[in-house]
Amino acid sequence: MVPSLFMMQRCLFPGAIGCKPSFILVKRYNCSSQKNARLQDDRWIPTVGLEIHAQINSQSKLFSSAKNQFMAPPNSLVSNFDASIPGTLPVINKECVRKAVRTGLALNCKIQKTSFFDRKHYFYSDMPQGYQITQYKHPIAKNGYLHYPTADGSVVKRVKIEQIQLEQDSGKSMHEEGQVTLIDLNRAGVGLMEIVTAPEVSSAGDACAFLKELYGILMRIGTCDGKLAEGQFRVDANISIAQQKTKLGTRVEVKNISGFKHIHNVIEYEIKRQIRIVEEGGIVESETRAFDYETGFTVSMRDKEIKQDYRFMPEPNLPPLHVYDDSSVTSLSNPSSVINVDQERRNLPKLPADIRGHLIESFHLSFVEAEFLTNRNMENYFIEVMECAHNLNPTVVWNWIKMHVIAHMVEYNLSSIEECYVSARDLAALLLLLHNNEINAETAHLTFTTAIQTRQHPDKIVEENNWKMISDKETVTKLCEDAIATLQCTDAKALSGYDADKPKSKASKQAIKRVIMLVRKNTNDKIHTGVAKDVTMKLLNYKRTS
Ligand SMILES: Nc1ncnc2c1ncn2[C@@H]1O[C@H](COP(=O)(O)OP(=O)(O)OP(=O)(O)O)[C@@H](O)[C@H]1O
Ligand SMILES: [Mg+2]
Ligand SMILES: [Mg+2]
Repeated sequence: MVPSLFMMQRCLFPGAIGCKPSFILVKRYNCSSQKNARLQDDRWIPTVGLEIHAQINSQSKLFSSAKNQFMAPPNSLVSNFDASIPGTLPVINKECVRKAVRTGLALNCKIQKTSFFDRKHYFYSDMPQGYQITQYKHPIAKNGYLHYPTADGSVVKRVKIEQIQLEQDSGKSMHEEGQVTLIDLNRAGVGLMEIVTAPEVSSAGDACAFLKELYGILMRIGTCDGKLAEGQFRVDANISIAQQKTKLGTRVEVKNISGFKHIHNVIEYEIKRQIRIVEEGGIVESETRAFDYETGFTVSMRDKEIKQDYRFMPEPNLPPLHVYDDSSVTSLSNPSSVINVDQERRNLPKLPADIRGHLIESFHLSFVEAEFLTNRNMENYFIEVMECAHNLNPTVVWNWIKMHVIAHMVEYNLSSIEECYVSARDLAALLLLLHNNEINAETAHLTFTTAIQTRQHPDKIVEENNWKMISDKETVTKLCEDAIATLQCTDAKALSGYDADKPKSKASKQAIKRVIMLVRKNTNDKIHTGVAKDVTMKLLNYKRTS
């Protein structure tokens, strides 16, 4: 049985000997200093390679039936295997394999028909086995690539994906003040995909653009929930600088960064730190560093002298992992019990790049607009609005989604557009009323909030509240003509300042305002002021020039 919370003296596990809080400050280079501004950054070519640990959103862990769930009471989701109780054996979770295959296919990888598991030894108190089961030399997916747009969408770049390996997550250690470390093994053994890129990215901005595209893909294909605060998408950034493109510099690895902004800051910081070292005559040492979220610096984690030896060895308790394809699956007695890569390929949804492309091409949205909808899974809602009301301006629809629909979802704590209280069909009806000048922007907003509260159709809301405005050109013209005639009789000065050559002058605006005010009064405020303004201007122009 696993105690509810392990409490141990730090010397109990070999790896925990002297178990220093992980950050040891060696030497800090303050990159925000004035001196830094004089560094000749353009003489150095930075290179970044990324290792992404994406937690697989499976129901249970990679090799045990313990539940995969965040925020459960400490050590309440720990099987005997997760706690490394002797005699327990790993059993591969098919769902994790399927999700790794899906990820590999979405990243254009070659899926390996047979892959193997290895033991990677290192000692830390939140990893009770003393090793991690991972895929070292023969991972499940290899040699892929990802095209990603730069932040403004102006350029599409490509990064090679070296491999995707299945591996176990570790537990969590909480270093309390004093002599104890608290261990929670709920996360121990949860399935991870480690996605490793080639060292091909050349800036912090591109690294983040790549990571955002990757993140969007994982969300879309449903293999990772991507909750950053829960550590479901963690990045190790490898950074080096060199003077020639063809020659890589010494790699420094910054471990375990969460959050795109932090990743950006780490890479920028590290590039500057390395440039400073070499420009001051030093050499960059190959080392593992950590990001200090409080100071914004990276700090050395391990002794540089000792190169970590993981003593990899094949995992003896797991057989080779086989996946199949259409041709090989037919020879099996129970084909539904295995993963068929071709089937997974057919089941892949449209990926973000295709969706953005469709929105840009079919509706002439900008990259930023298309990206906004795609990242929020809102493209179908947008497309349905446009299909219900073809003559709407796509950018107006986009703006309404961005301003009003999103605000409503935030207010009601809705996590997906499917839960939105105003359907795409209803939003289209509402925007048509606005487009046809039957209501103005203010009434449209009021109708939208009423639709949320009452779940009624916008047409009905407008009808029942008598909110329709007079916008029919002929009627508006008649009303404006009457108002102009009245003003000319009762207050001759009211319109005398109007200048057809300067319709935007203060005096012209004042004259238009007087007409509109009178029409509003005569119609009990039912006039569409936008239409009335246009008509009044035309009438006054005509009167002055005729
Ligand atoms: N000179 C370099 N500059 C920048 N990045 C590099 C350089 N050399 C290698 N890399 C990157 O370092 C990463 C190496 O990851 P990999 O998982 O293969 O090994 P590792 O970091 O030794 O293993 P671990 O998983 O234990 O951290 C890759 O993303 C690769 O692109
Ligand atoms: Mg790695
Ligand atoms: Mg690494």
